[in-house]
Amino acid sequence: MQDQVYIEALSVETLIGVYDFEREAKQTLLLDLTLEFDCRRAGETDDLQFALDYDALSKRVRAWSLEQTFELLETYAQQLCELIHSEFGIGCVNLKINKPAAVAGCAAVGLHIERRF
Ligand SMILES: Nc1nc2c(c(=O)[nH]1)N=C([C@H](O)[C@@H](O)CO)CN2
Repeated sequence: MQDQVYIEALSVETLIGVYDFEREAKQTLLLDLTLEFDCRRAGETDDLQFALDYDALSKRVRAWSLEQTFELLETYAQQLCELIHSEFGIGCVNLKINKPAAVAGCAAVGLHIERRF
């Protein structure tokens, strides 16, 4: 198995949705991210510079999300995977997006994608 770094239920704010009321205010999305990353060098050296810094990545995802405006979760998901690949060098991004406020009468809806680069 490849090593993985993960972040669960990362709360981000973004302007997302197809309906008029969704174009007026940012909504919360909850992200589960699993990122393939070889952790051996970090484990051998105890040095953060050789690790995938999940704190830095979380901050970048939050800041990026604040700037975006998409209609579909699919577009948000695709663009986010491309960002994580291009800025953090991750070859495989597994992303689950939970949109808690989207549909009445259920806990959440969303999507789950994986992109290999
Ligand atoms: N597959 C998708 N279906 C829907 C989306 C979406 O992003 N992907 N979005 C909406 C609305 O924005 C919805 O979340 C508002 O309740 C509907 N279906």
